[in-house]
Amino acid sequence: MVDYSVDRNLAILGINNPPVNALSFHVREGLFNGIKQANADRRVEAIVITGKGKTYCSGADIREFSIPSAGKGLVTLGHRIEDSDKPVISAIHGNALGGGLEIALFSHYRVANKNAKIGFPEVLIGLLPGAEGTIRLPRVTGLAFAMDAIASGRRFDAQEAHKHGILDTICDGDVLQEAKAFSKKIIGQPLDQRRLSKTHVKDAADVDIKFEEALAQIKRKYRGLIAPILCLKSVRNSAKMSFDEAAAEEMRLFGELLTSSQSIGLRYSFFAERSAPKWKLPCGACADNTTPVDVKTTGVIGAGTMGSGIAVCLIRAGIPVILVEKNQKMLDQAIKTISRILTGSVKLNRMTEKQREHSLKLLKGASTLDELAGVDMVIEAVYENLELKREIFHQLDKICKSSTLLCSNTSTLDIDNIASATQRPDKVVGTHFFAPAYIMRLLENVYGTKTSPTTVATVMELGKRIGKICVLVKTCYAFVANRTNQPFGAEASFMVEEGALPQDVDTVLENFGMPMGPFKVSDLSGIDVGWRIRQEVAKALGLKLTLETRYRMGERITTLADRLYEMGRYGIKTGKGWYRYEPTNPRKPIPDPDVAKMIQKHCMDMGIERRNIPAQEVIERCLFSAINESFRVLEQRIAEKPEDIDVIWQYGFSFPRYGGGPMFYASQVGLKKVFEKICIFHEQFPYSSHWVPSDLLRKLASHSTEIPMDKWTQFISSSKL
Ligand SMILES: CC(C)(COP(=O)(O)OP(=O)(O)OC[C@H]1O[C@@H](n2cnc3c(N)ncnc32)[C@H](O)[C@@H]1OP(=O)(O)O)[C@@H](O)C(=O)NCCC(=O)NCCSC(=O)/C=C/CCCCCCCCCCCCC(=O)O
Repeated sequence: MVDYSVDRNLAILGINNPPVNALSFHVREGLFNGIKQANADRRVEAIVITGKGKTYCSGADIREFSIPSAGKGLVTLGHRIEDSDKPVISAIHGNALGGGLEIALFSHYRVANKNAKIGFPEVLIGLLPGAEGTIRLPRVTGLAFAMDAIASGRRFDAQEAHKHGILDTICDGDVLQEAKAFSKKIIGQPLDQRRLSKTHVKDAADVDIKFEEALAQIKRKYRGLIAPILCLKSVRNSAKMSFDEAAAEEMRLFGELLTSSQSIGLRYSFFAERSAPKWKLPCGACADNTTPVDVKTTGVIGAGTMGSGIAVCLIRAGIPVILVEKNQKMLDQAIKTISRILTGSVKLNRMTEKQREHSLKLLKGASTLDELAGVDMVIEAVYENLELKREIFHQLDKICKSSTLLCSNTSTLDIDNIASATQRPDKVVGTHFFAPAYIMRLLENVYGTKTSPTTVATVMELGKRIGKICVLVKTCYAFVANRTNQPFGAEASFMVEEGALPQDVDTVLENFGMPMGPFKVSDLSGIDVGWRIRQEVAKALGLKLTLETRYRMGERITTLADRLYEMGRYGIKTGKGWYRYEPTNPRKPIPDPDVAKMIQKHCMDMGIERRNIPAQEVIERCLFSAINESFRVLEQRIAEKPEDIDVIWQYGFSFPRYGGGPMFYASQVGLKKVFEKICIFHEQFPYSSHWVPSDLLRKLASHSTEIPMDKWTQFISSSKL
């Protein structure tokens, strides 16, 4: 784990723990012994700590934080490094993150390659740099930089680190060679002034002002998160207490965070996000054994909001797009919109003007599908209508070269049905983008019965290229995202019908951690959009819709949203929806007594007696209904693993990252309790099929001990596989 070698008068300690050289127990032990050995070796005059392979060290091994002795030994190791009689130089390339940066700060000198990335990302997993990072960094950089870097967790480059005194020198080439050259200058120099524990924070005098300023900013930016606040407090301590007192307090705060539910959730999310792209198909094909096709050119069909957004994602990543729209006015408008979106990115420093110009050159408008004959991939993004999509795929099959992949940006429709309109069902796949497509990170890729592994690998790879978090799911009505979200929204509306007001439900869910409650989201996305979808579905089923009903096809429904539509309240776009909006501040939702009156009249007309709905009920009915549906999705193998569902909720519906997602939440509440509550709701609301308890959940809940999440799918009955 740590390779020890001697090169003339230098001991080289090479951390060798791929892929990221995390500071596992064995690495800590190896470094400790290496420092001891080098100090005892009479040939050695200085010690270099370096990383083997692509990186120096990316910090503590996050998985070890779930083991009781988490992190033990890192501070002891650090003190051994700092106390070394022989100078220790950290030679940094790749990343020096978290505990890795702390090892560098325990060292007496730091040299780095110019491409190195430095930072304390602990806050992103709900922790603070607990091996004296919050006490040492301010001694090097001053308080303002340390507060910002530690509380934001941002990674910064070698130039910035050098400017703030973290690095003694930066080089162009091999950092080990640079460290060897550097050692010649420092061997024999006194070490005490290089030991940070012997120094002071230089700008300690105005620590309280800096703390208050940073705190106000943090509270605005990271609402509800504890770790950024404790990071700041610990940096403040570095200026107000002796080194040892501040370090002891840092250790206490670290311990508090380590066991906090937020950090446990964030650590889960770190690994869940990395597990999602590791897709697997029932036939055994998976990310590791399937090679994607190289996509050089693409076509997008439909220049509406989704089509334009998808085109932005592609051209921004350097992939040429032919945007097909038969309505010339719409096409011109879309090209203007795309150009405006890219200008916005330049203003936000997300791209340069030159990159914007280059991206726009990759976009070509066209009015017929014939123009797509030679592209490698087509993404159809017309409105949600099965017959229309089938017709387009039928035509594309005839027009496009035989290798072209045909993707549908559908949010609900069966991929098998769309694929059956072609002679190449193996090359048909769903690519469900979320609106606005150029902002939302989630891409829900959907495979059908005949979609080939190569097609799956290609859309997963393309998603990564355009910066998306990709999750693969199997086709079914509404897939995973909308299918598991539907009961959540339905229960929110039912509770408004039973006694709550939209703002009550939104507030509870926002306090839970959702950035926006479902009624605010509905106003933002447009009440007319949902209305149109309901009309389409009714038409397809041959149903006549009426406002005066509570049931449709044996299922409980509510017509409250349709009533708003009838009142011309389409949401933000009309200044009125579930809330009202002032022209002076058109984004700020204001509770509207007219809506309350409409709800009350609706209830009176329908004979519904309104009651007080407690906050706990709001959370349980919204989340447990989504959880129940998620277990069904898992049981039917629509999603491969619970983490996939959670990633979908985080990136598709902004579920708080520290909450993990509905499946993780269920694991924290306890499956027995969740199941029992679902059974109670099922009895209470027999006409909502989303309360029929999932078999998988029933099975898991019947165990005397909690089954860990990574074992859940083992309980799917073999007949369902
Ligand atoms: C930027 C990255 C490093 C790399 O990104 P990329 O190249 O895209 O690769 P990834 O896909 O992200 O990762 C590749 C695989 O590596 C896994 N991985 C990555 N980082 C880690 C990690 N830190 N730990 C474990 N595993 C990791 C990742 O899951 C992938 O594996 P797989 O494909 O999923 O199988 C990027 O990965 C990244 O950003 N990583 C996270 C970096 C990070 O957050 N670092 C900080 C970690 S926390 C830390 O360092 C804390 C230090 C303080 C500890 C304080 C302890 C004090 C205890 C006091 C109590 C006891 C006192 C006793 C006294 C005494 O004796 O000491």
